[in-house]
Formats: sequence, C-alpha cells, structure tokens
Amino acid sequence: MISEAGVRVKVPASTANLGPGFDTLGMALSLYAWIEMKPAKETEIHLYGDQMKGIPTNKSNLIYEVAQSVFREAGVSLPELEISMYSDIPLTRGLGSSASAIVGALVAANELIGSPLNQAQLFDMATALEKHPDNVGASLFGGVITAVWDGTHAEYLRIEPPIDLEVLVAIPEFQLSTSKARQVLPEQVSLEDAVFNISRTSLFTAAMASGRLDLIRSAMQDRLHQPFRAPLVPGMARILEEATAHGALGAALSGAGPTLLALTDRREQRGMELERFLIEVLSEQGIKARTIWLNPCTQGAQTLTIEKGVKFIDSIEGEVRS
Ligand SMILES: Nc1ncnc2c1ncn2[C@@H]1O[C@H](COP(=O)(O)OP(=O)(O)OP(=O)(O)O)[C@@H](O)[C@H]1O
Ligand SMILES: N[C@@H](CCO)C(=O)O
Repeated sequence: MISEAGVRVKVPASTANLGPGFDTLGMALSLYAWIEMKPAKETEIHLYGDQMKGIPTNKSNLIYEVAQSVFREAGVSLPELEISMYSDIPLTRGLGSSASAIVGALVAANELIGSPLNQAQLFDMATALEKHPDNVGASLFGGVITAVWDGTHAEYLRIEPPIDLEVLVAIPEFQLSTSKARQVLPEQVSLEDAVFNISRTSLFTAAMASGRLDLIRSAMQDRLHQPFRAPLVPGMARILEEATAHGALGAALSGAGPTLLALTDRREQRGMELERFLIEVLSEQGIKARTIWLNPCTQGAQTLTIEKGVKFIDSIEGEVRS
C-alpha cells in the first residue's frame, strides 16, 4: 500500500574501517541527513543545506535512482516522486555521505510502499550499490558494525558502542572521492600484513564489545590502506602516529578520507589539546580543516512522523537547532 502522505527518514553519517577493518568495520556518527519522499504527478527534487551543492535535481539523482531500484525489486511502479533532502554530512570527505543517501533512499522508498522488503534485503541492496558493507551497515543499523559481503549477501553483527567513547573528526576543506582513494591501493598484500590487520580488527571488535577502551591504541593500527593513502592527505601520517600522545585513544583515516578521526574517552578531558594538534598539523601542510566533536550514534536510519502543514525544511531546521 502506497502512503500518499509520504515518509520521512533520518539517517546517520558513518565512519568506515576504524583503522584496520578495511571494508569491514563501520560506526554510525551523530551527524545526520533527512530525506522525505512522496508520490507526485511529476518528479521534483528539493535539496537543502550547504552540503548538497552540485548534486543533480533530476532523475539522475542517487536518491531517485535508489528509490526506483526498491520499487523494481518489490514489483511496484511509482515513477514520479517528490523528494526533499537536507544533510549536514559533508560530501566526499570520508563520512559516508553516499552510504547515508543510499540507506535513506532505500528505507524511505520501502516505507513509502508499505515495507515489502526486510532489513536484510535492504542491507544486501545497499551493499551492492556501495560495494562494501561498512558505511551502509552503520547507517542502516547504528552503533558499531562488523560486516562481511560475499558479492550477493551481507552478514553483520551490531555492537553497542562503549558509553564513554567520543569522536573527534577533522574535516579538510578538500574533497577526496572513494574511487580515487581506492586506486592507490595495492592489489596484493603480504601474509604478514594480512595477519597484522586481521589481529587488530579482531581486537578492535572485541574491545568495542567489552568496553576495553585501553586496547584501542593497539587495535587501531593498519597496514592495508592507510600507508598508501597517506600521500593523499598531507599530515595524516604524523596525526596517526602522534594523536595518542595528545589525548586520543587511537586515530584513523575516516573511510576513504580525507577526514581524520580520533577516538577519545570522554572522562579524560584532553579534547582541546587534541583538537589543536589536529588543526596545527594539517595547517602546517597548508590544509584548512574544521573539527567537530561527535558521538557514536546508536540508532540507525529511522522513520519520522511528518507534521501536517509544516514545510519539510522548517521542521528539519527545528530539529537541527534543538
Ligand atoms: N544526497 C546525495 N544525493 C546524490 N548523490 C549523493 C548524495 N550524497 C552523496 N552523493 C554522491 O556520493 C559521492 C560521494 O561518495 P564517496 O563514496 O566518494 O564519498 P563519501 O561517501 O562521502 O565518503 P566515504 O565513502 O569515504 O565515507 C558524491 O560525490 C555524490 O556523487
Ligand atoms: N572501506 C571503504 C570506505 C569508503 O567508502 C574504503 O576505505 O575505501
């Protein structure tokens, strides 16, 4: 049954890899995008917020295309849609903007036609579109996700993030597409490096599950992608090496970058020092960056009630401010 009133979905940003868990680990973050979808006579796409610049407003828009893939899968025809989107998630910076758009569109489109697809089907579709399950798993389910993908089917386990875990991100002004950041990776790795990463990914997952923040420092080391991506983000190698001396539990490139992410223990209160360190190192390399303190987001994509008579952007602005 199609909802004529439309649906609204709020979806979190995410960070992928968390150091060693390349294409495997993800964590949802308290930075959001909102998507509203309604049946329409003629397709209209309204994009709001500074982050949406340059995104197409015709049927080539990712949200529209993903929605149509849900309708095809469910055997429903709904070619004309009114889509509104507001996002605080910066594009092409390593905070899962494409994953949040894909997940938001899948969840909204499915809800719009009465939820014929289950969560596992949505996760498989999201992973097939994004090509790896880490960001989409975190945006769909919230929390910390460890996931595998066999090319058809994705499996995951969701871990509740430790309560004292806090996240500092330094978001450089420049963009770095995932495809560019994947092109620099080697096709083969040594057994030694594979073992290095498997052991740390396992330790990170277990540390999250048991609240052992003290293990994060060793667990966040990586040899599979960060060393090769370091030249793309000047200052990154020093930040990854020295962040723990400035109050971080551990640091990583967020997703494919260029955002750098530090995990902290909110009880330790060394945030200012860490923030200054990240900004200074990037600035020495001529890179302007803004920092944001975030929390792990425990809730994945959620459907919100649409208030009658209130414009999309007015109600979202109310929610962003509150
Ligand atoms: N709301 C949206 N509508 C349409 N296209 C979008 C939207 N959000 C993201 N995209 C597309 O996704 C691209 C960014 O994807 P990319 O994987 O390169 O970076 P990211 O998802 O921000 O970072 P990462 O995957 O490293 O966490 C944008 O350039 C844009 O083409
Ligand atoms: N695991 C992916 C995340 C970015 O989408 C990568 O590092 O390329």
